[in-house]
Amino acid sequence: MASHQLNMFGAEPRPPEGLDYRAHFLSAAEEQDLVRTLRTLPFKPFEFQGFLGNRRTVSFGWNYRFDGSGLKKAEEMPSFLLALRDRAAAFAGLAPEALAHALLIEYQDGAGIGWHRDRPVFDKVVGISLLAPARLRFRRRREEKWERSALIAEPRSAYLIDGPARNEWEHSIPPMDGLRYSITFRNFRFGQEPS
Ligand SMILES: O=C(O)CCC(=O)C(=O)O
Ligand SMILES: [Fe+2]
Repeated sequence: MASHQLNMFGAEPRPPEGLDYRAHFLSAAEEQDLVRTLRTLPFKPFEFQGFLGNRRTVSFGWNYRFDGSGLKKAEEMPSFLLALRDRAAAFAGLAPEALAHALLIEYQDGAGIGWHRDRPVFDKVVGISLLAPARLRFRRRREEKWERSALIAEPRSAYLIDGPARNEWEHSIPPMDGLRYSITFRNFRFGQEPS
């Protein structure tokens, strides 16, 4: 692929400002250990205003509910996520405790996520990918047209969505080819920390 189409992020044609990417964020052994633990978690079908999203989730720290009730305290961050959170925080330039919310998602073969921006109470998003690769698509409105970009979130990689990538661009994942898990950590926007 020509260099102007695929840059060092694996994004084309040009990554949104504020998007960062690290391949090999996890070792293969760490991925296996995490997957083994993830398989034991009580994933629940994701429900958005009565619409079942064809993916399953578990939250820790805080849980954002799309039934209108918003943020609710969730189970504490489990110990198996703490070392990972430390590294996610270093990647995002945050203190580990700032990443108070973890959302774990299981995408079965054929599951995806529609176009959205993450809830505005949250600030930065660090996403860690396990098993099947995902195409993380980005778009933003530019006058009459959509400006588009995409990133292949390889297994064991991490991405950071911050700045314009977070606030101006929407993202989505088309139906997956194979099972994937993602572990996303978020901090709260300044002044939006729940008490
Ligand atoms: O699975 C992912 O990497 C993305 C998840 C996502 O965009 C979200 O939960 O808001
Ligand atoms: Fe998102």
